[in-house]
Amino acid sequence: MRPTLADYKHLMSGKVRDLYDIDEHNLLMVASDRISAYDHVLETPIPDKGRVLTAMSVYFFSELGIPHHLAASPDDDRIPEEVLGRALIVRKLDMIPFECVARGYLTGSALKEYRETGSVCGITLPDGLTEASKLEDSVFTPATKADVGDHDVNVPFSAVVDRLGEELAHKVREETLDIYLRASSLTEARGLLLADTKFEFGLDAAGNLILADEVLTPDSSRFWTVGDYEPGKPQPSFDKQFVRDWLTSSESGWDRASDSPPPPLPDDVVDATRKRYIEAYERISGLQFDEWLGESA
Ligand SMILES: CCOC(=O)Cn1cc(-c2ncnc(N)c2C#N)cn1
Repeated sequence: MRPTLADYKHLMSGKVRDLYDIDEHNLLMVASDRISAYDHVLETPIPDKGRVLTAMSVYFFSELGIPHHLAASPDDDRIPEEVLGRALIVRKLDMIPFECVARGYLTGSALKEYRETGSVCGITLPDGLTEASKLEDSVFTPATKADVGDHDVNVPFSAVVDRLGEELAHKVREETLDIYLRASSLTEARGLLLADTKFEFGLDAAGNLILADEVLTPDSSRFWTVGDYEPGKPQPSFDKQFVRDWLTSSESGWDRASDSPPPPLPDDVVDATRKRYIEAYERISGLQFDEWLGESA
């Protein structure tokens, strides 16, 4: 008989995920079907989004072959039925207080900083770069974690050194870039560009560096379609473009510049977005989503 979520103490909620306390050594990380766009968590869920993104993390945790925080099988008996397939048991770590971002392409906050300073996180970049420019060498652009609703703040590598010490800071940077390069090669061979991604690490009791959080999901990464890649303009998001386009179309009646919450999504946008998440998982992993745990929404 599986427990229910009510049996576990709720510890914290992010935009789209929730964390519960299982016992002295373990947490339950639950991915919801919530989706955020334009810094708003939308009222309309995307059915199966939580299960797809959980399946993607599990695939990469097993594929990357580096120490990670999964502490049990995705079908462990301690996982409540209601979240089976979109929840993982992870071991408690001493979390490193930085978002460890790797970028192969210039966009988002990095592009903004580049346009203001010619650099990102203290790293001087070549002149003449533009939206979605491919970077000659991928870069480590750490950020301090922001509270829910705020944007992370990019910091120079020296800030990581000051907080973690030289050795651990270099190890975190090396690990971040190594995983990014391996993952981006894998996804590009399957038609998806991994423009950038965010990792979180923690330390176990023995001081080992452990890959934590979710990994290489569309929520922690920007995925673009190889065939559509064209620098010099914003690239369509593989998973969120249908949502973004509808919200900014006249059909939604929403004014992005206002602080009003976005309207509910129409069924066709929800369904098309659900299909994109599943397509991303199946193309990247080579696995069938309908063979993944839990009940389809
Ligand atoms: C609500 C969603 O936010 C998070 O999950 C971020 N977060 C992760 C931890 C964490 N803490 C100890 N051990 C871990 N293995 C982890 C992990 N992953 C804390 N916050």
